[in-house]
Amino acid sequence: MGRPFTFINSAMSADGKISTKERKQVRISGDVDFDRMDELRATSDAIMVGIGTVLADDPSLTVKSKSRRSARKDNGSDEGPIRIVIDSKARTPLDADIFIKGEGKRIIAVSGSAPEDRVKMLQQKALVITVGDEQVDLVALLKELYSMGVKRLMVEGGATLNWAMLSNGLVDEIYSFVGNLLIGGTCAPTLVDGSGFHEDDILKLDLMSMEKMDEGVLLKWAVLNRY
Ligand SMILES: NC(=O)C1=CN([C@@H]2O[C@H](COP(=O)(O)OP(=O)(O)OC[C@H]3O[C@@H](n4cnc5c(N)ncnc54)[C@H](O)[C@@H]3O)[C@@H](O)[C@H]2O)C=CC1
Ligand SMILES: Nc1nc(O)c(N)c(N[C@@H]2O[C@H](COP(=O)(O)O)[C@@H](O)[C@H]2O)n1
Repeated sequence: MGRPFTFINSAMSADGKISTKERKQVRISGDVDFDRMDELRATSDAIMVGIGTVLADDPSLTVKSKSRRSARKDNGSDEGPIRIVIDSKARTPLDADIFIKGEGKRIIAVSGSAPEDRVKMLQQKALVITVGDEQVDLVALLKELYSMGVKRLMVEGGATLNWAMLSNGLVDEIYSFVGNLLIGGTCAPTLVDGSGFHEDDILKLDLMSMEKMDEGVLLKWAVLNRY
């Protein structure tokens, strides 16, 4: 069984940070990049984020452009892609913006370690998929998503989910906007955190394109050693 074509889209500072040490969201890119991100959302079957991002940023993950939402509907799809949260312990707040804003399907992926009462609450708001014992099993989840019709998956972070997806060989491409600011801080999240690769396992990338955009640059990379 296959998995979706999967890409990470992210914005980082010139020193590789995706938010501050307090995990406060920073406007790293500008309007052109946000519009590009909106187009990526509109042309994806699903968008995935980690629970850390939901708790820190409370993103809605909606398609902002009305004409893009209409175009999706004209093609027989929901106005926005499926919104997926990777949430081992079922901590997604019931009043999170992904539930309140926009239309369309929501999936909360939890593990067997999620408290039953929280799972029941989330089932009122979303399809809850249980995969993995302690943590969400991303390999199994992507197979399941593929069998549900998700062929193109956009991953919007954060740092820990990016690591987990990359280290499991589940990412095909990375689109990284590099902005004209320095955030600094040993503890500020970077594009890829997690436990890090050993020297022999370091991932190799192929530069597909680079483009000056807003006050920064958009880099598009293909991941070479993926599965
Ligand atoms: N500049 C940008 O483009 C973006 C920045 N961010 C920033 O990233 C930060 C959040 O990143 P993180 O704290 O790293 O959280 P995250 O969003 O990567 O979520 C990680 C959490 O997901 C859960 N999880 C469940 N199963 C997992 C698995 N198999 N592997 C890994 N994690 C699993 C764990 O609870 C883990 O702590 C925030 O500060 C946010 O502002 C987030 C998205 C985009
Ligand atoms: N692409 C991008 N550029 C920036 O400058 C950013 N600060 C972010 N942050 C992420 O964008 C998401 C916003 O989602 P909604 O507008 O609420 O739908 C959120 O996940 C931020 O972490 N991205």
